[in-house]
Amino acid sequence: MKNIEHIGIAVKDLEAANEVYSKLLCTESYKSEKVRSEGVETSFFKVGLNKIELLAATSEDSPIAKFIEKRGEGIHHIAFEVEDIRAEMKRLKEEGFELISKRPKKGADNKLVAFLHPKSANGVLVELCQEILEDENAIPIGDEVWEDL
Ligand SMILES: CC[C@@H](C(=O)O)C(=O)SCCNC(=O)CCNC(=O)[C@H](O)C(C)(C)COP(=O)(O)OP(=O)(O)OC[C@H]1O[C@@H](n2cnc3c(N)ncnc32)[C@H](O)[C@@H]1OP(=O)(O)O
Ligand SMILES: [Co+2]
Repeated sequence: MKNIEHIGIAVKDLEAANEVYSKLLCTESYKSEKVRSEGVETSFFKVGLNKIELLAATSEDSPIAKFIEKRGEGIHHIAFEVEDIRAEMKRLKEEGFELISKRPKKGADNKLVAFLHPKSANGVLVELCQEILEDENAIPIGDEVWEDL
């Protein structure tokens, strides 16, 4: 684990939350991105070396919609940056953590992501994320390169 990459906050209304966090952090959101596979729209703020990721649901079956329905708005997950996501998933599985997916998937902000179930980590949803390298020697991210763990 290298550092905390971002903290994810579930919000009902992204535009309204953007205003709140702009005032709170005294900076504007630097990026907004929809991630269709997760049913979310995100908005990112920089805070020193860290980031805040606001997440609003874009569909009724989005994990964010379910979370807000059950628990209301609030901190949804903590994301840790890792050097090698696949190696870290393997290590954590061997340590007894429950991985939500067998393979990393494409997240927001040019990252490969994977999640640990909150019941494995004292009620906290943990995201692992690895920067997607752009050089031509980088590992491709097509499904075919990921063996099931
Ligand atoms: C934008 C992409 C990416 C990035 O690049 O940063 C993201 O951050 S995407 C963020 C959204 N995506 C995800 O959250 C994917 C991972 N989450 C899941 O797969 C599911 O949400 C889940 C964690 C497996 C739970 O799903 P499910 O079992 O279908 O939902 P329930 O609502 O029934 O919850 C069961 C149980 O777990 C509790 N829960 C749910 N979410 C959280 C959470 N974020 N933190 C802590 N606990 C959570 C929920 O309250 C239920 O508890 P009980 O009621 O006590 O059973
Ligand atoms: Co996230």
